[in-house]
Amino acid sequence: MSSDTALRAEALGKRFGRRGAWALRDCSFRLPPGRVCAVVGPNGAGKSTLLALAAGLTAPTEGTVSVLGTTPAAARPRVGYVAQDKPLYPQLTIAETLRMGADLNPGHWDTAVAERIVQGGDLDPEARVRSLSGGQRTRVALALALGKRPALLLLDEPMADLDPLARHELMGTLMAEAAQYGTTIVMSSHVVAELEDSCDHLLLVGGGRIRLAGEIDELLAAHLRVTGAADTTALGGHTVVESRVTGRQLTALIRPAAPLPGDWHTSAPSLEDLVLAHLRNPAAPGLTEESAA
Ligand SMILES: Nc1ncnc2c1ncn2[C@@H]1O[C@H](COP(=O)(O)OP(=O)(O)OP(=O)(O)O)[C@@H](O)[C@H]1O
Repeated sequence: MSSDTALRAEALGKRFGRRGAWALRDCSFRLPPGRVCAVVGPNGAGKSTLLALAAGLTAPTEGTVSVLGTTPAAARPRVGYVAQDKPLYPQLTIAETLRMGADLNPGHWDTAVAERIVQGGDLDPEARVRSLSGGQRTRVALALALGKRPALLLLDEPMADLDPLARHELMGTLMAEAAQYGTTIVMSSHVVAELEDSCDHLLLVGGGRIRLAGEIDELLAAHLRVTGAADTTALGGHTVVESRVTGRQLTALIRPAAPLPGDWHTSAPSLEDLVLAHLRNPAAPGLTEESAA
């Protein structure tokens, strides 16, 4: 089934246990296909829960999530998922693991891409998974997920235990896949600076809710870093994400409602700047397609 949406959540919520706290609540967004989407947020924000819901590994408590225009279960053959703990069969060798990938994905298994990823790490195909380091295991998990040639890749902190060279190489492989095959990639990470060059879409999750959602260019264009004379009334009418007064100077990150007077010094925030400002200020109003509508 073709779809103009790779991932859509509507009022999606997940609570573990009948009396447990909400891991994710009231979460609504739409991700167009072909995007490379960063999912960022503090520890315990709900990122892994969101990815597991999209992968169909856990069921929503409320609301819906649709994947490639259908249910997560129906979309599974076209989805590659790498969980945070990279579960693999420890007793299998790397070669056996890849053969299993081929067997489980008849007709759409790309041996070349899977083997290339493994060879990139200089791994012995006869090595058993249990003998691999964390980063080497990540490489095998990515080889399995990419070998499937999925339309949607869900990656939960895929780079966390890779060395800088491996990160660079595998990020390049992911970007090349996205560019060549139009693969949609949804990737959680804590290293925001690393995402700036590779991702074009952002989901910022905080306290189980979506705080920012949209194209990174548009989110950045909606915000301004401003500096001016410290006057608490000066930013009235604008949405202030964070502000700080040093001596007689006020520095703030705002979403301007109108052009600012010329005595303000303004600059465009970086992605890291934007994300950190929202993380430092959990009560600041978010910006999503819904809130903008
Ligand atoms: N299986 C579970 N049972 C009970 N609570 C859970 C379970 N999985 C997650 N949670 C809770 O749900 C909330 C969100 O967790 P989640 O793992 O989605 O966060 P995260 O954003 O991925 O965090 P991190 O950056 O630390 O990986 C947390 O409060 C966590 O304790």
